[in-house]
Amino acid sequence: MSMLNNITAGKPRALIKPVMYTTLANLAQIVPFALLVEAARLIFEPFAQPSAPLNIERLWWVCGWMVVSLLLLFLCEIPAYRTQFRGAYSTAAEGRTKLAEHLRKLSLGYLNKRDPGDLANMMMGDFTMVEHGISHLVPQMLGAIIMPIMAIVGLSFIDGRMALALFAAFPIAILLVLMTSGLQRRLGATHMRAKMDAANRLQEYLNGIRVIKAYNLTGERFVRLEKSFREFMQQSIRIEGLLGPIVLAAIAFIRAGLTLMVMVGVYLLVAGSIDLITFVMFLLVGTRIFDPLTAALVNYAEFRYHEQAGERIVQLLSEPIMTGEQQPPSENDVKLAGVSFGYIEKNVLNNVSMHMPVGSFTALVGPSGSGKSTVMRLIARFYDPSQGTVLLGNQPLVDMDPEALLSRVSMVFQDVYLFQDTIANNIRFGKREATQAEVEDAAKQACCHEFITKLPNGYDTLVGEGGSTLSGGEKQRISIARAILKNAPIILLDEATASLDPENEAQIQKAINTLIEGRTVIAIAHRLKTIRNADNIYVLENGAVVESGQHDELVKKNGLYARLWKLQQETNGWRLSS
Ligand SMILES: Nc1ncnc2c1ncn2[C@@H]1O[C@H](COP(=O)(O)OP(=O)(O)OP(=O)(O)O)[C@@H](O)[C@H]1O
Repeated sequence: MSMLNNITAGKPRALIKPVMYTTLANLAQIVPFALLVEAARLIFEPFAQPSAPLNIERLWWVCGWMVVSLLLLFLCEIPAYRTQFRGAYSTAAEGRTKLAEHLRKLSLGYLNKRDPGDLANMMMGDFTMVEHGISHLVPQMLGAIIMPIMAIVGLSFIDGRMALALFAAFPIAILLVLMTSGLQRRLGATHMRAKMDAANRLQEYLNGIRVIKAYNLTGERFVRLEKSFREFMQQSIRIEGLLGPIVLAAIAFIRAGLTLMVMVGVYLLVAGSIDLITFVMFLLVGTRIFDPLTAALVNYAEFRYHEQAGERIVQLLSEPIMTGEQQPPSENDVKLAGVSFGYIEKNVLNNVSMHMPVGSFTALVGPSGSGKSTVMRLIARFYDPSQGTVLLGNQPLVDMDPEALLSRVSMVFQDVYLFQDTIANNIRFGKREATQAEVEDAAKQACCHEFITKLPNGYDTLVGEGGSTLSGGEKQRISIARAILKNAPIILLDEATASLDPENEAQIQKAINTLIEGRTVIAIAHRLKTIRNADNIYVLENGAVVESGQHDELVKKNGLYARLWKLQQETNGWRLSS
């Protein structure tokens, strides 16, 4: 059962219709075959008993029924074919959507541990294997099993000794395949890993191609890629090289059964224990069932391999998603109460407590790696803290529906991602149903209307993947327009560290000022002059809050903030005088 669950990526019910119709089609296949055997019997009868004339009339009847049965078979095969392919493609399409949704609900902590190439490959490659399993492997195996079983039953009635000889070696063939099942699984898993690794390396190579060129790493990176391709090739050869002989040995045992049957048949014929017609019938059936049996063995090995792809999907679907069903409260103040958190083992935040009241501007300041971005990620509930609580109003985020929470929050981060879509649609990610006028209004407020209208197709201009055709400042302003359109009460802002030209910087600052007006703003500040008017500043060092207060208070305290402030003043001075 678990095999069927795996091969269908957790939806074994998808097999019901294809299996039903395929069984029907396979049973229907037996009718023309039985008629063929009857025709052979009629033709050979005069040879076996010279006194009996050839029964032409009956032969014509058999031929007529053969035509009818072939028509019937065709009519049964059509729904079988349709349900196999419909079942396969709809299961994979629904499965892909389900998995994509599941991925969105998993914690970022889990996703960070997985390679994105691995996940993409699972979405496309593994589901293609599931499709193939439902559309080809299961029906073929079914067909390959039904036909021989019917033949065993039928032939046993005609002559048990001959039937026994024909199938004597068959259990050995099955045993051989089943006994090596563990090896097949291990080889399959190693092959699959090599395939994933090659896909990951390829994705890494393509994603980093600019850096590779810029730093002249072409040789080094290419070696890694080439090595993974070579490993994939070796594993492919290994799996074929080791499994091939096993399957061939099993096929040899089936063939041996056929030879044994012929030998027993000749012996019985000579002894006068069977007549010529029986012998011919066994020969006819014996050679016909050889192909489906061989196909069943080959299919089984393939089935086990494809099953592993489905199993990977089933495992990923069983990964626990971020829980919480409560809707966020009406209050929009954010609190961190004794929060500790670590991405892997080591804590990145230690017992951090903060309060960001409604409508206030709170800045997070601190050296690189002190944990500022981590605080933001916990507020957006990308992760849950290992200790302590993050609260919206007085409600812990862990009890809250993560998607409902995100509808309250707008994020403007440094690394803006734009989708391969029009500029208008990229802004519309803030509010799906926004009209063109609303989109343009948001763009005007975010100081990007002007540059957008100068583009060849204005708002309908397509943006390259990741926003590659726009400048950093332009992308940032588009992301601000998105946030303005979303109109969420809480804004998480990560100030750009990259130095922008003064005009761009002034425009971004203007856009941000529009965005944050009257909202609860939590901002990571790299340039302290931008937060002189902040309502509260939290200074972080090594994952702990070391100071908090307003700019003037903190400067007077002469602590870390004062040192950072002094340092930035000096750097600015140096810049001016240079
Ligand atoms: N996804 C991650 N997995 C593992 N460790 C991480 C991850 N993201 C951040 N860290 C680690 O957590 C620590 C805090 O990182 P964080 O990004 O919160 O610092 P930051 O103060 O925002 O730094 P910066 O100003 O340089 O952006 C760092 O030591 C960093 O290496």
